[in-house]
Amino acid sequence: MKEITVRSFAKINLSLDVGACDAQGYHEVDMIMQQLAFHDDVQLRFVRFPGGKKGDIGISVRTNRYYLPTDRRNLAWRAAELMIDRYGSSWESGRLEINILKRIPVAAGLAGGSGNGAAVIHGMNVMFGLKLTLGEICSLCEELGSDVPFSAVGQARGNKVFPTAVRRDSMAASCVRATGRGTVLEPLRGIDRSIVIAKPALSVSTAEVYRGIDNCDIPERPDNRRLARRLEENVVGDGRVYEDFINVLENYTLAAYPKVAELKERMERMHPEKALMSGSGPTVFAVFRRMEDAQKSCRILRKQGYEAYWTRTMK
Ligand SMILES: C[C@](O)(CO)[C@H](O)COP(=O)(O)OP(=O)(O)OC[C@H]1O[C@@H](n2ccc(N)nc2=O)[C@H](O)[C@@H]1O
Ligand SMILES: Nc1ncnc2c1ncn2[C@@H]1O[C@H](COP(=O)(O)OP(=O)(O)OP(=O)(O)O)[C@@H](O)[C@H]1O
Repeated sequence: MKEITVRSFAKINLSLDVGACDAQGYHEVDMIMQQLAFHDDVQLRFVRFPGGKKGDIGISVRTNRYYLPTDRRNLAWRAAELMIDRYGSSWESGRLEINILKRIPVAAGLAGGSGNGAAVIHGMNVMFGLKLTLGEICSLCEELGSDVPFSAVGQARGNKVFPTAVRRDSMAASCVRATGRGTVLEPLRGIDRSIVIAKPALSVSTAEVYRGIDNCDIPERPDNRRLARRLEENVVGDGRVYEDFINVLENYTLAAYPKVAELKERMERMHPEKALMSGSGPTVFAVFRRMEDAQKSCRILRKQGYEAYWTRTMK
């Protein structure tokens, strides 16, 4: 029996701009993504079936969230299936057991499911001695979803159990500028701050938001080139970076879901350096210089009925 546990981190979007939609229904994006320390734990165990047929591998998924699917609809399952199809024909027969301890809210704009998919690919790379490079891991992740490659490069920074070559790869990064469908990644330095994430009790479909944004006015867009430069030059201290903390998807989600707009206003009143919706929502994050302020805001938001967490950005 082999076993590994992978940390599967949440992300926030420090900026997000959307362009045209391609023939497959995917929009061109230009965004800066930042990994948080807040994470799920994805445990993988391989139980051998002695005497079974080579390449005959079963998959099982368990989670601590009763409402999450544990079959093919779970991204962790699909990641395992992809790896078995691609590399498993010579493996001994057995069952891959995936046990996900979820902390990251589901369908929240935090790439929780995407991270679990990336974690399974990373974990199987280690368990089965595949010696894949981080670039190869990202190509596999791209087949699973737009946010999955970023989750993979972020996890490479935060998992000591991974091979040194993966952890030290030049693509390993907790912050990136992502273009194309969100899968062309350029590593950046990122911010070093305390963060509160909070969501109202509703889920938002990413596909719905991308469909809706085509008919929205977009009064303001981030200058991602300037933001990337400012992050690299580490000018976070003077606050200028926040000029480009703009998520154009707010133009759809805040109008379609007034509870998200209300949450953002409440968080802005707590005097963070910045408050912004993450991804397609409904999670809103607030950036604080001091952890005590983040914790205090988090307590207030919980009292107001929101699901809220305090955490840090990852270096
Ligand atoms: C909103 C973000 O979370 C920002 O980081 C991502 O762009 C979404 O990434 P994701 O959840 O991994 O998205 P996917 O699972 O690849 O796609 C879900 C759906 O969102 C839409 N989609 C996604 C990515 C993209 N660049 N353009 C799109 O229009 C497509 O309709 C797609 O069918
Ligand atoms: N392992 C998983 N964890 C969470 N959700 C999953 C998982 N596998 C599949 N899903 C499904 O994926 C959908 C989106 O969940 P997820 O938490 O990834 O959303 P998200 O945080 O909005 O992601 P993104 O920011 O990448 O759009 C949900 O409807 C959920 O049922």
